Amino acid sequence: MHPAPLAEKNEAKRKKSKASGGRRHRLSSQSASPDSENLAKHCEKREKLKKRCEAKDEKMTNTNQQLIDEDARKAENQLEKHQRFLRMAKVTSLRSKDPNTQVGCVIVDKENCIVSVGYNGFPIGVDDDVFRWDKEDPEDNKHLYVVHAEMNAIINKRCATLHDCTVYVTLFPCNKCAQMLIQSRVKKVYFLEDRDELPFRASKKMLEHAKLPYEQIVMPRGKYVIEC
Ligand SMILES: Nc1ccn([C@H]2C[C@H](O)[C@@H](COP(=O)(O)O)O2)c(=O)n1
Repeated sequence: MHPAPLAEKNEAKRKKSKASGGRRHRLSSQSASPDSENLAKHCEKREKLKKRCEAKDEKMTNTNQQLIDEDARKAENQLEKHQRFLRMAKVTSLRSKDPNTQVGCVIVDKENCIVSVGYNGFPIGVDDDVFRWDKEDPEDNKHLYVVHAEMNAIINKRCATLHDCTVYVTLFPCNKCAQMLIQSRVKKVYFLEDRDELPFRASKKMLEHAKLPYEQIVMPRGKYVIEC
């Protein structure tokens, strides 16, 4: 057999390439078939859904952030309120004649109205000139006579009951005051200073057992000192 002349070979190649091109064309026209249209629609739908989800996510994040901000603002307002009443308790304490420790107490009702105040002092008619603010002589110790700030506040109340009231006191209540506060059914005790002594430890034990919550409040720097 003679080898095919070049022109024939080229013609054969062209036909082959045309044939394969035709197949390719057929294939590509097949990809524009209903299947590929469905695929395109599906992709479009998915893209839309993705965008909707992203928008929803963003909205959720914004709402969450708003809720967090709102909570933080509420907590800040509450703290400011506690600090304001404790400042009042501090001012009240300045009336005490105890040269060593002045304690002040303010009691507020559910509407945040002050219903009573008290500070540590000897009972009415118990003369400071006769009874001294001393601790040296065990027979004449001030602790035998003094009425605590909380006790005075409970006694001085200008309402029928202290149920659900809130107590603000500059020093943590001792065991005796804790007894009275529990019996008065107050809701919560906020205080400034604490002491690690037996009457105060016993008080904590009792308050916790009676489920009367207490919380120490820290005053903002520079605002706690009251110039008089
Ligand atoms: N929660 C409290 C604790 C103490 N007091 C009074 C009682 C005394 O007058 C004074 C403490 O005297 P110190 O032992 O520091 O010489 O504070 C009170 O009213 N309420």
